[in-house]
Amino acid sequence: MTNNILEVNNLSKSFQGNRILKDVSLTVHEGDIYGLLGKNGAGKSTTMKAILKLIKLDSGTIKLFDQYNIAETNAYLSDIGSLIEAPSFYPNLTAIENLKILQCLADVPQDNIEKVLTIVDLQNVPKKKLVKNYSLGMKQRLGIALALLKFPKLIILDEPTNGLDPKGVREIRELIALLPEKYGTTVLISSHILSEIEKIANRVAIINNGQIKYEGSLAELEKTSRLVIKTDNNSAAVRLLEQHQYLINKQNEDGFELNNIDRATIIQINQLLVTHDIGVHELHVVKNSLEDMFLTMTEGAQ
Ligand SMILES: Nc1ncnc2c1ncn2[C@@H]1O[C@H](COP(=O)(O)OP(=O)(O)OP(=O)(O)O)[C@@H](O)[C@H]1O
Repeated sequence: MTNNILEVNNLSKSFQGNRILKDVSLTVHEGDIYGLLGKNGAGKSTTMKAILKLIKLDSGTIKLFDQYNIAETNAYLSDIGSLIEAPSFYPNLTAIENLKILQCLADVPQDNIEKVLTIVDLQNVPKKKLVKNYSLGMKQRLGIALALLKFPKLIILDEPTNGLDPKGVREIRELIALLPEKYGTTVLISSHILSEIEKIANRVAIINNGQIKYEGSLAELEKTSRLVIKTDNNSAAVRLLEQHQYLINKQNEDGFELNNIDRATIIQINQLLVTHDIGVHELHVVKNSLEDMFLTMTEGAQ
């Protein structure tokens, strides 16, 4: 049986009368690298903050580790590590001093400091170097080290590669990819960049304008296709198909598209158009790429 690490059900949140989250539901399983994908302003950070009780919900429930309803307890927080928006440190202290503060507060073994510095590949940085003199990539890695210090069951990373150069992005990605298998940590990671999530996540949710548009594996998402049709009278063709209850997904001057149409239906559509004297000069099926799907689901977002 799959254990649920996180269950978010029908979460809603408004700020100053604006509904920012609209019935958001998602389920993260043990061992997942779960990608929360959406454009800037879609509601990713707000969802993560709600899980960490950094904001109050209007409605909805959040359950952690198959056990805790967050409205009733804070006990689950000690099993979560997080990096939300930018990491926060004491800039005039060293990495070890920063980690030491959290190590004392969280009451975890001192050994963990060296372990997490090694995991994020900061073990060879001069011990006296102050964090304010770290590069952005080093700061992000230190932020992950802080989030990992307790070796939590769940780590929540909000856009952890933001602002990094390609090498830095890759390093962080490779580091995150190891977490479930090597350290038993389930990962919830957000990004607005599909290609970053695509390379590591086994499950994703796509959020747009505060609503979940898709939840599942990327492989499932990729199985979808669309039928592209071009005729000598597209507006008449669309009218005709709509009269016959076909759902037109997209339309422009050149032609129109329908989603996920099987072979038998393609034949029926073709016959219908031809018997109504509409000349079909192009009809083909296009397999959707992940990027197509992501863009379709996030079109019109702020
Ligand atoms: N405390 C707040 N008060 C008012 N509006 C807020 C507050 N926090 C977030 N918002 C608004 O909620 C919306 C969602 O913000 P959120 O930070 O969750 O988006 P996001 O998907 O994480 O995007 P980004 O990557 O840009 O942070 C935005 O329109 C933002 O302006």
